Order: sequence, then structure tokens, then C-alpha cells
Amino acid sequence: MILMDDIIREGHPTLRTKAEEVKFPLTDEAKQLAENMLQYLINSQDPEIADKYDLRSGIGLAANQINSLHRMFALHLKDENGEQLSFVAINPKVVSHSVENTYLTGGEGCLSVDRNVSGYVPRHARVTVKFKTVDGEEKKMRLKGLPAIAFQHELDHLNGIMFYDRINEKNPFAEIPDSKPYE
Ligand SMILES: OCN(O)CCCc1ccccc1
Ligand code: NI
Repeated sequence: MILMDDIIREGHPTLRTKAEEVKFPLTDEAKQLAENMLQYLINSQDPEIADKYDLRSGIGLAANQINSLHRMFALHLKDENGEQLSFVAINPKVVSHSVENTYLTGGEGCLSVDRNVSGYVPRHARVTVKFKTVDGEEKKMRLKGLPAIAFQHELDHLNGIMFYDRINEKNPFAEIPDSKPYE
């Protein structure tokens, strides 16, 4: 099982490296990686398991964060209707997005960042995304709200981008153009 010690922290070069397209059919190693990443998120959101293994709660995890350059990330979170989203996105792409932006009013955090970095992180408010599942099935989804924000946060990791790269350096809380905040 993935533990906090397996999650690399800022300063590790893999967080600044672009992950590589995953070939299908997946190797057993890639399948195991995908399963372990999703299981980490489930474990981290279970108070007993998280407490027992000292896991930081997360709604997403990208392969770079466990020092792997497979182009994949896991998401495990509820959308605003309380629907459980739980999947591993392989070779994910944003195929289109809204003009409108959004940002978490409380800012973002990251399992690979052991400090608070405050400020608004501009994100597309709505995204249409495509990715492959572990079985090689092509998925297309329209996301908004926290799922949209999380998808973009994870996709950034696969491109070596950290959330704070997107915060306005001069004024971290400067107004984001064309945006509606996400509380
Ligand atoms: O990359 C995963 N991660 O470090 C865990 C937190 C993910 C996250 C996603 C959206 C907004 C805030 C935090
Ligand atoms: Ni992160």
C-alpha cells in the first residue's frame, strides 16, 4: 500500500518532469500502480485507516507524486450532487474548456507540498476531458466544480506543474479575470 513515505515532496526532480504516454495493454506493473494510487485516496479518506497509517487526506494523486512517470492519475471525490467519482485517468486530455474560470476561495494544497501556499489558483470552470481507463476504454466526461479543479490539478502534475506556479506572484489574491469563485 502507498504510504506518505512513498509520496515525493517538492525539490524532487520527478515533480518537474513530464510523464510519458502509457502504452496499452497495460503491463501488470502499470495496472498495480493504478490500483495502488486509487487505493491510497480511498484509505486517506477513511478516518480509521488514515489515522492508523498517518495518511494525509487527498482527492487526487498523480503518478509523478510516487516517483513514476506513467501518464496517469487517480481521482476519488464526490461531485456537488454527492455522486462518487472514483477512477484512474490514463493519458488524460482536456479537449475543450469554458471561457469562464474558477478558483478555490481557500486556495489549493498538495500532498507533495509540506507547507501552506496561499493565493488563488486559476482553473477553467468547466472542462471536457478524455482519458483511457485501465481496461483501455476511451472515456469522455464533462466536469465542473471541484472535479474540474481536481482534474486540472492532477493533469498539471503530469506536466511537471505545481499549483503554486499558477498563483499571481505580485498579488496572490488578485481578481481572476472571467471567474466565479468555488466555495
Ligand atoms: O495531486 C494531488 N494532491 O496533491 C492532493 C490534493 C489535490 C487537490 C486538488 C484540487 C484542489 C486542491 C487539492
Ligand atoms: Ni498535488
